[in-house]
Amino acid sequence: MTEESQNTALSEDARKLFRGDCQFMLGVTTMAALPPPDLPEFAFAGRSNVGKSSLINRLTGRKALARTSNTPGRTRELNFFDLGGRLRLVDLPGYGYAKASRSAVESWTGLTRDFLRGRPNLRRVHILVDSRHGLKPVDEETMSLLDESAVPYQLVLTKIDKIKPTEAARRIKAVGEAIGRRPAAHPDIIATSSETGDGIAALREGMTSIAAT
Ligand SMILES: Nc1nc2c(ncn2[C@@H]2O[C@H](COP(=O)(O)OP(=O)(O)OP(=O)(O)O)[C@@H](O)[C@H]2O)c(=O)[nH]1
Ligand SMILES: [Mg+2]
Repeated sequence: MTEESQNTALSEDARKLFRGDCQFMLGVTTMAALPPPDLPEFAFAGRSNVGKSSLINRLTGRKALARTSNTPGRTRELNFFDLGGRLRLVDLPGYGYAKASRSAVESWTGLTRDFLRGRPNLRRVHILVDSRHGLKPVDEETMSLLDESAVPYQLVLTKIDKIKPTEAARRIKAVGEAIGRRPAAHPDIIATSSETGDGIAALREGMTSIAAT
């Protein structure tokens, strides 16, 4: 599946929205600094280096809207991106990054958890998982937090270009089994590549249709 695979009214709307007016709004380090909860928000969570910022860039067709890096722990704030005044994307700091100082890690983790649990306009969290590595215990912890808070989430495999199709199919099956009994998990898993554009149209369409309701 390539990026612009379909031509339905929804895919057209989604493409226009994501490729249209899009700007970095602000980066926050405390709950008090969050923007007013006046637009639907879609967050991108996952371990450090999994490809959160790269996916946001690919979704919006911008090369460097969100800062990406080979060094894990690049994103240290909650970064908000406004799409046409219709919705916001939220790039979260990665979890499971050991090289930062402990207090820094705790404050990012605390802020991220508070945001994930208590943001009323958060419509869906995308939990990104590197398709080469699969689910890790920290991902399971995040899913449990969201299940307990009844915040809907969807699993997104990243860097699918790095593995063979047979391996990808196995990975999708394994993740599907792991989320089977989780109440807040969306049953569909999206396999993506920020390099090739695989899965990008499907992700855009999911957010666009939720934001419209
Ligand atoms: N081949 C390939 N590389 C990718 C893909 N997505 C991201 N990368 C690479 O993975 C590295 C990390 O990407 P980022 O987008 O910065 O990851 P992140 O999850 O935002 O990382 P933190 O902000 O540190 O948590 C970069 O070197 C990217 O170029 C992908 O789909 N395919
Ligand atoms: Mg990042």
